[in-house]
Order: sequence, then C-alpha cells, then structure tokens
Amino acid sequence: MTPGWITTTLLDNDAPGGWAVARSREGFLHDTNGPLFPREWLKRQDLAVFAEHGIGHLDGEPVYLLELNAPAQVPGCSWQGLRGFMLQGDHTLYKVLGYAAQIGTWAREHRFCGSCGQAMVQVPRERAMYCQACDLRSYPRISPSMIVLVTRGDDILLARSPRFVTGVYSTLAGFAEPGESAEDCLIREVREEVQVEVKNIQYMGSQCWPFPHSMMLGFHAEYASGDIVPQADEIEDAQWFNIHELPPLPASRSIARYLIDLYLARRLGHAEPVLPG
Ligand SMILES: NC(=O)C1=CN([C@@H]2O[C@H](COP(=O)(O)OP(=O)(O)OC[C@H]3O[C@@H](n4cnc5c(N)ncnc54)[C@H](O)[C@@H]3O)[C@@H](O)[C@H]2O)C=CC1
Ligand SMILES: [Mg+2]
Ligand SMILES: [Zn+2]
Repeated sequence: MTPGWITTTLLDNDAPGGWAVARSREGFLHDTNGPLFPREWLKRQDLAVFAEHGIGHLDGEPVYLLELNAPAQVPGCSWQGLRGFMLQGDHTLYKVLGYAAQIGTWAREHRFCGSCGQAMVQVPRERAMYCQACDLRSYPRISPSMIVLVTRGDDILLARSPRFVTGVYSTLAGFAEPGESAEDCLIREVREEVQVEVKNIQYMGSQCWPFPHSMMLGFHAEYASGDIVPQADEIEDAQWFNIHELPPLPASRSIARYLIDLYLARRLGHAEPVLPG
C-alpha cells in the first residue's frame, strides 16, 4: 500500500468497492465522517448521477467521483463548497476534492468536440477525451497564473479585489496570456493593476488552485519605481503596508499567504513557513 493521495490512475468503473465523493453545484456531500463515503453505499442513495470517474488512490484504496446533475437530500448529510474544505479540515482530503472538482468540471465541459461538435469519448488508460472524427484529444485544463509579493524594505504591496472578503488584502495575481513567460505576465499584471515597476524577480514556488483550474506560480519582486494607481474595476484599493501593521490577510493555506509569511519570517528572523502543495 502506498500511503497518501495518488492521482495518476484511471480506474475500472465496473469494479466494485472503494471510496466515493459526490459533487453537485452545491459542492461536496459530507457527513460527520467527512466527504468520503463507501462507494457501494453512496451508489445506493437516490442520486442523479451524471458521470462517474475513477480519480485515484487514497492510502491504497480506489477513490471515485460521482458527478451529480442536482444536489440530493441524503439523511445525515449536507453540502459544502470546495473553499470550505480548503479553509478547514484535512489537507489531503482537500487535495482529493480539488482534483475531483477539476476532473468533474473538465469532463462535463468536454463532452463534445470543440472542433466538429461530435460527442467525445473517454480514452482508455489516459485522462483525455477523444473525438474520433477529428482525432482530437482534450486533456484536463490548467490555467497558469502568476502571483507576486512586491516589497520595498519593511513595506509590502497588497491590494483588494472587490470580490475579496471585507477588509482582506492580498498579493497581486493574474492569468498568463498566450505568448508570455511567467515573468512577462508578472511585469504586465503589476503594471496594469497598480502602475508600479518591479525588479529582481525571484520564483518562490507553485500551488494548484482548483477554483476552477489555476496553477499558481509564486514570485517575489522588489519595487523599482512608480506610485500606486489602482486599476479601475479590478482593484478596489492597493497600499504599501508596513510588516508590523498588516491588514487581514488571505487564508493560511493559500500561496498568497505563504509568500507574505515567508517574507516576514526572513525579515524578522523567524522560522520559515512551509508551502502547502
Ligand atoms: N492561491 C492564492 O493565494 C491566490 C489565487 N488567486 C487566483 O489567481 C487567479 C488569477 O487571479 P485574478 O486576479 O483573478 O486574475 P486577473 O488579474 O487576470 O483578472 C481576472 C480576469 O481575467 C480573465 N480571466 C478569467 N479566467 C481566465 C483564464 N483562464 N485565462 C485568462 N484570463 C482569464 C477574466 O476577464 C477575469 O475577470 C484566479 O484563479 C485567482 O483565484 C488569486 C489570488 C490569490
Ligand atoms: Mg488580478
Ligand atoms: Zn471533432
């Protein structure tokens, strides 16, 4: 048995047993034991199953996703969004659900060929949808996004999007565009969002962000020039904050928080945080 969570395998839907998670537009089904249910039990419930996907192994046991058309009422159970599982509870289980959500969304959105419109089929032994007419394969979608902590000595540049929880400020982020390197994207996004120029760009680490399919590439950069001018609509407010007077910050498992905590730790000589994968 290999401990932990391994996502690589496709599983045989006809084989009995294993664990299952159920997902609807309301999130994942869970009870007091969490979101993993014995698969045979879950399949006996009155669920509008749209698709079933083998998604991996947890501590050697196969795990399946039941993708539902609508959230069902199951006695003793309720529904919770992926974000709730990210904010609290077991990190490995959150990884299982994050992967399940990405596979479920991708398979649902690739039922038909984007080129000819014909129905696509799941490729055996590969995580891909296939159109026979076009010989076209579609793989799970991942969107590279850059995220950066810009610093100027004891001051760090944080901003608020109108979508954030009230009061919370975070690092700048944005999706990479075709033709860009991560560093090009960083320079463009910082310019667009606050009209600041940066230098000494350093890659710090990456994190899967399954909301819905980002791959966050985390950087540190030093301030070079410019006064903050927040981008209309996208950025509600942006400021330099002294590291001793910080506003409410993003969730502790986010790479945004890691970039901030790592800078503080290095600046203040504290133990360095670990980036949750
Ligand atoms: N893990 C973390 O700590 C953090 C993660 N993020 C994530 O980073 C990602 C990018 O951040 P934003 O500031 O929202 O991006 P952004 O600055 O590029 O602006 C968002 C806009 O980009 C466009 N867009 C949406 N999806 C896209 C895609 N797949 N490719 C290209 N453009 C797209 C839309 O017009 C959207 O309004 C988001 O998924 C966000 O949730 C953001 C902050 C912290
Ligand atoms: Mg942004
Ligand atoms: Zn096609």
